[in-house]
Formats: sequence, structure tokens, C-alpha cells
Amino acid sequence: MRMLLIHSDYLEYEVKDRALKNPEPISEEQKKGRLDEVLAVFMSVEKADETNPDEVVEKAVIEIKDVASQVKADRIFVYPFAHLSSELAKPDVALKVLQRIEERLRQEGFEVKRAPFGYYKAFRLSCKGHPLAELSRTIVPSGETVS
Ligand SMILES: NCC(=O)N[C@H]1[C@@H](O)[C@H](n2cnc3c(N)ncnc32)O[C@@H]1CO
Repeated sequence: MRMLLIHSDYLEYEVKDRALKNPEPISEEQKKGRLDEVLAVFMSVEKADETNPDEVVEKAVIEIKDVASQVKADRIFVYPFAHLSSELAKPDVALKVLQRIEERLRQEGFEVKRAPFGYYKAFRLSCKGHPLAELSRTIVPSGETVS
């Protein structure tokens, strides 16, 4: 799992087109979304994560919580982003991992939105630009190595 974490004044997206034959079914309301004062987390779920998705979910939540507490963000935007890795997990595994991360972050008390999976989306982001505003993290299940 590769994550790019951007502490932002806002992130807003608009669904443009389907990028998979079977994208995640979404409501009219989910075609656009915005959060202000948010930690945007762009995530590529990787092939290696398929060996233990549950472990990767927990490790990702720990990392996101750690950055959120450092930048004092209590809103998280989970953003599927297939451009941070050349060894992507299958879409069905990736979607489940991202849905679980969303669920676990809510359980941890964050306000969470997740951008729709399997679509091309326009987005606007306003990065705050402080020293911790742009971070990346790589997570692998135990026994796997970072390539
Ligand atoms: N920017 C637009 C976009 O990325 N669209 C991606 C993601 O929404 C999603 N997707 C598919 N596989 C993955 C994966 N392994 N990890 C994360 N997202 C994935 O499916 C789209 C096409 O790859």
C-alpha cells in the first residue's frame, strides 16, 4: 500500500467517467464531494497487500492516525488513487481494503469521506504547505518486502 498524505484547506472531487468496467455503484449525491480542513490520503493498494489485507488495513489506520495527530486533523478524505504504484492489487481487493480503512477511521472518531472507486474524477486540493503537509508512507504485510 502506498499512501500520499496531504494536509489541506479543502479537497473536492467530481466524478467524470467510469475507469473500470464495473466501478463501485454510487448515488447521485456521491458524484461530488468536498471536505474542508482535511487530511487527504491518496492510496494505491498493492499486489503484496493481497496476502494479508486485514493487516494492511490496521497498519494504514495506525499511520493515518499518527499523521492526523501530528497535523491536528480530525477529518480524513480516503481517496482511491491508482497512480502511486506499478504493482496494483485487483480492484475487488483494493475496494474492500479502502472501505475497511474508512470504517476503521470512523470507529476511531474521525469524520471521514471516501471518494468513489473505479472512476476518473476531477479534483481540487489546497495543500497547506507547512513542513508536515506533504508526507508519504509505504505499508506491506509482515513477511513482504518493499519493492
Ligand atoms: N485517479 C483515478 C483513479 O485512480 N482511478 C482508479 C481507482 O479509483 C480504482 N482503483 C483500481 N485499482 C486500484 C488500486 N489497486 N488502488 C487504488 N485504487 C484503485 O479504479 C480506478 C481505475 O484504476
